[in-house]
Amino acid sequence: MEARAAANHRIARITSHLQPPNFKDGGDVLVERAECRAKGGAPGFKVAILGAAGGIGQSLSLLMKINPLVSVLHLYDVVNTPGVTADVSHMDTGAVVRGFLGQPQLEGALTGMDLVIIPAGVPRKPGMTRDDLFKINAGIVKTLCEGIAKFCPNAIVNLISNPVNSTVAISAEVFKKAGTYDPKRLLGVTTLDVVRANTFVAEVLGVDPREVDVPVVGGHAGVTILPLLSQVKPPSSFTAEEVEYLTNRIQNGGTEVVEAKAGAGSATLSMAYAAAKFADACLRGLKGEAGVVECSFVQSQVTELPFFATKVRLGRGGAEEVFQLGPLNEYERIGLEKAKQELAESIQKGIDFIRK
Ligand SMILES: NC(=O)C1=CN([C@@H]2O[C@H](COP(=O)(O)OP(=O)(O)OC[C@H]3O[C@@H](n4cnc5c(N)ncnc54)[C@H](O)[C@@H]3O)[C@@H](O)[C@H]2O)C=CC1
Ligand SMILES: O=C([O-])CC(=O)C(=O)O
Repeated sequence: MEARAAANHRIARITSHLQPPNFKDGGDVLVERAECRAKGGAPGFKVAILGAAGGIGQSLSLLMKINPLVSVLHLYDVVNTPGVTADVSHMDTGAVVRGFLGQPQLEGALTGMDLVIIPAGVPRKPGMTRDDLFKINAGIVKTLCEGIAKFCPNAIVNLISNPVNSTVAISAEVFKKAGTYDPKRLLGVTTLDVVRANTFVAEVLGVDPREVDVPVVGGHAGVTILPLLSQVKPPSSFTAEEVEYLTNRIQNGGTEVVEAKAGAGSATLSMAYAAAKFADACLRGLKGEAGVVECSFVQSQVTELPFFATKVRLGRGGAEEVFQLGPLNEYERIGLEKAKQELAESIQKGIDFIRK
């Protein structure tokens, strides 16, 4: 009772100054309460979103705020986090939300986090490839990962910023340099490719997309996105025309959205959904749930490349098991060779950015 009175006193003091509570020590009171709740009830994880005020970041903040596995949600960006934080923090769900603005507040945003999700960086406009974003996004990802290495080296990292085929390699190099690299904890987010594949395949089959599971392997750009239609669940067969149509549509799903948005950015809503789905899987793994399997772009020995997306089993340590490709048909074997060629260059570009 006394603790509650003290907490209320502090909140009253802060609100009387009309300060957003999450930017002052009132946030600490709320976080303490969340931690108490977490101790007494369901376990809660601490999650940070870097780039939280962006197109993906805002919707993702909303979706993580309604995830019952999250007890504390840190929203970091270089602009506009006070508004996004005030807005999201009014939702009557369990997670306590705190906002952090700009580089000087990166330490506060990251300290103590279990999971860090990174959608920071510029999106494509029509006519651009994901690789065209490298120039700007490589530096952003480098800076943020240097912060992670310093302030929450044991956190699981979900990397969304494009080009994912290069930014994952950049992050790995930053962590290696800092001596904190654990390949199991660095995961490139390719869930949107799977989400799209499930949707498009379900349309062709005339079934509910929730009943469909399409493994998508390789990477996250053009021909490096390789849907394995021969392994679709439930087992299904496709005509050669259907395979061609589905493969092209899945590989170009991002471009389809970029063109439809006509200069206003790339996929944000479906991406936030995909990122929330993947983050939830990571949190369920962290909690110790068995059999959590998702596709992700991770350090891998499945091919000769250092990173590759396949199904991985998520556990307390992150990507605890990286699954093999399984049997491929001729069409997929040809696709795999093309994917590997482009991937090799993108990965090397990321490595060189840090080493050179
Ligand atoms: N992995 C995937 O499947 C997908 C990846 N993306 C990528 O996600 C990224 C973000 O996309 P959107 O949210 O649409 O872009 P956006 O421009 O709407 O938002 C990006 C946010 O990042 C912030 N930001 C910039 N520099 C930062 C820094 N140093 N620290 C923290 N935040 C910083 C910006 O202020 C902005 O709020 C892009 O690189 C995009 O290509 C987009 C869709 C799918
Ligand atoms: O296409 C883009 O630039 C954004 C992205 O990665 C996607 O939607 O898959």
